Amino acid sequence: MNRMISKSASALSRKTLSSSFAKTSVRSITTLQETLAAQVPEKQAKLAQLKKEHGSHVIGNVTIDQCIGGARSVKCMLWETSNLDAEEGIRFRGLTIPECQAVLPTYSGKTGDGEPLLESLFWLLLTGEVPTKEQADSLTAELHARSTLPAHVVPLLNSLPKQMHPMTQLSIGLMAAQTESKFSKAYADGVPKKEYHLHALEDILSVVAQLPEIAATIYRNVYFDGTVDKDLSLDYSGNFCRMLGYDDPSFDELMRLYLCIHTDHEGGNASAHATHLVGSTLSDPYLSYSGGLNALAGPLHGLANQEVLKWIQELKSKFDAEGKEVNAESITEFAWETLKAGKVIPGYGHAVLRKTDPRYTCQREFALKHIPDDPLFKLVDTIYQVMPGILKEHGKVANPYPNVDSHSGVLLWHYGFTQYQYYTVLFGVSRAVGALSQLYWDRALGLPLERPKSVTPEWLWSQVQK
Ligand SMILES: CC(=O)SCCNC(=O)CCNC(=O)[C@H](O)C(C)(C)COP(=O)(O)OP(=O)(O)OC[C@H]1O[C@@H](n2cnc3c(N)ncnc32)[C@H](O)[C@@H]1OP(=O)(O)O
Ligand SMILES: O=C([O-])CC(=O)C(=O)O
Repeated sequence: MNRMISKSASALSRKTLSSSFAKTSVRSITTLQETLAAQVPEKQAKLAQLKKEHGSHVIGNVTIDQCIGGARSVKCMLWETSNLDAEEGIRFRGLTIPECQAVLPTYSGKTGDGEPLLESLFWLLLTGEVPTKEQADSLTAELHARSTLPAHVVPLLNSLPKQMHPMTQLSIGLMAAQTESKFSKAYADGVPKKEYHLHALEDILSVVAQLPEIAATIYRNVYFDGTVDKDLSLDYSGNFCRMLGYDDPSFDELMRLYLCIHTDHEGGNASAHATHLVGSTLSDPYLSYSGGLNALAGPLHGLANQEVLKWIQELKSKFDAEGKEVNAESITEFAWETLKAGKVIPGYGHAVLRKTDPRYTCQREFALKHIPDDPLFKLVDTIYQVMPGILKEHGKVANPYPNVDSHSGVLLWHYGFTQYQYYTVLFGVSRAVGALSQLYWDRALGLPLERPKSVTPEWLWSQVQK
């Protein structure tokens, strides 16, 4: 990996970035800002060349099915940070999840020993380069330095009704922090377009830095006494766990895995796409990612992780009440009841994937390593044994296999994190890292306002009657 940067790029980043960390740190490593500044000119030139020389090259056709059916497989969005293969699953900057686990810096500092640091994946997504442990640690320090919330945010969160869904609260909390946006101020001050990405990066780092305290405040307010205790001697995930009220090294590791695997899933998923769309209007990263959070809060997307736990609890209480054992047979019975009622089996199916989600598989491996005898894990495993067969028999579902949401709640539950209405908030903290890494490149590459063409039903009919 190329960790070298040009002198002029380094000088540019030193001159333009206002980050307190970038100004004060001991300059023995190449910082995130310097790494990015070195990459931008070449990437801009490459994209301009692609447009100039091959702009009219056709990369696909669109059918009426795709036009009506949510644009499945329509290739119409540029995405730097990750790519999804229907069979293999996600690659973050070309690396599969096991490859990330093998090469990214961990908390212990010994690569491969434990789960990757979220900061190391953030660095990878932004730059396409595997950071050193020192670089990952420098990002930890930078995020901690930016984590202080504007004074009005916590009082606002404290004033929200406890019964308001935690995702609604998260979106409100992030929107409220937007008062500090450097991007919107720079735009209002009239900075030139070629500098947008520098100000976007300021906001992106601050949004990622501030989300854990917003999220933890919501958790502690809704379910406990509202107290949030930080530990800035830890990494991003460890500190987040302390703020949530958990102090268990095994839970810290789970959170590192959780936060890494939920970051990015190429561009077309609803939360990433919403962030990209809102950002294309030059709304700042706070507003853009609030849009992403609102998309994540839907039950066909991120909210499915709470729905999975709800489904399992309903299944258990039904069979406990009937004095029946929860086993493959009773799970099958309950699954058919769900399907016959016209409802979806949460945690199964996917718009792109056609095999078991590797994010499901790595969580299963975590469970086998850390909590093999957990009864709920065993139940989820039994569901995994029977559900693909049921969904194949049902006949409608394009992908009968589990997705990421099918496994995440069970792991949290094991550690006493049973408030499943909150689960999507954890997803929301993680997804910021992927969606906003891409937003940096959207602005660095000068991508335009997103505005596809819609058509009327009459126009579609006119096409087939020609
Ligand atoms: C992080 C994430 O967002 S991962 C996804 C999380 N969401 C869930 O787990 C919710 C359950 N799953 C689903 O609803 C779907 O599989 C989705 C939304 C994820 C993908 O939707 P699509 O791409 O439209 O799926 P697909 O092409 O297989 O849909 C065909 C039919 O099967 C149905 N179907 C798909 N998955 C399921 C499921 N898990 N249970 C029951 N029916 C399903 C669809 O509702 C659709 O029915 P319709 O023709 O009556 O409208
Ligand atoms: O890719 C999708 O459409 C949904 C998904 O799994 C994600 O966003 O993580």
